[in-house]
Amino acid sequence: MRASLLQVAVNEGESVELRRRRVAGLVREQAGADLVVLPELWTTGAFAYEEFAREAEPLEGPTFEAMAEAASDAGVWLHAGSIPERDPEGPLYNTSLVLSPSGQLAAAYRKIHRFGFDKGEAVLMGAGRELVTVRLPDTTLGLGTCYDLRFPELFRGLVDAGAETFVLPAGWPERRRAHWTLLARARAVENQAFVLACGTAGTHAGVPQAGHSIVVDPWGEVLAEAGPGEEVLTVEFDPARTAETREQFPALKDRVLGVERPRR
Ligand SMILES: NC(=O)CCC(=O)C(=O)O
Repeated sequence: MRASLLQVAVNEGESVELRRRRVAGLVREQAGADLVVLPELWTTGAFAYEEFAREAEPLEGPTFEAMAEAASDAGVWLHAGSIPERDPEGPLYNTSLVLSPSGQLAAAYRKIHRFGFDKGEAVLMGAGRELVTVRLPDTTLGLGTCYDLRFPELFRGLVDAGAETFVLPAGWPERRRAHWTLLARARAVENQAFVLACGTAGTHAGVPQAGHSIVVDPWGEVLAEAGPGEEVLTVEFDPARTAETREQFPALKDRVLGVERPRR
């Protein structure tokens, strides 16, 4: 499979509408890839809290429309990163969208763990409740978003639901870059799964972003890693390696806690 992670720069000088058009152009340039991945809240920036309500949109709003057209023009599966979703009957959510190569909405995932402790996203957005997997022709994706990376039980739950490749859009700050790389590798090793983690570049709301989008294989090896600036990180990987690794080194079968019937 060929995956392209679009590490978009989110800077305040660019309007949301311009960025949407620019990113749609970048997605179109990825024709030939199997999967394209965008970061978390790339329309507003993950730390631009005062923009969330102003730029919130319905699930199938302007970002969905622009990305659906771009995905179908390029003929790619598109993880369109996340948007501030306006639910007419509830709070805002930080919601990721996955689109098929014909531009249909294949899945939506509302971020479960909200960042900010008692401010920011943690108070401005509602918490998702459902684990989401998506079947692609060659692998099953398990979805997480940014801060979710710190909660291993989410990824174990996704493995139990059939995930073989985790896709994680993020707006991770430079200040905690060491955690980003370490946790991406940890989630890959402990679950014997690919991790495709796509962050943002630039600085918004005074928070410099880490960039350094990363692709890790089920053995924990880093297959590709971006630099700090805007970049398209392209990687070829064999999704069959997840099943092979789980068979050759069957640690997941030795789970005792959190499984209905422990093996030993
Ligand atoms: N947008 C986020 O979820 C930020 C997470 C973060 O900064 C961290 O976990 O550290």
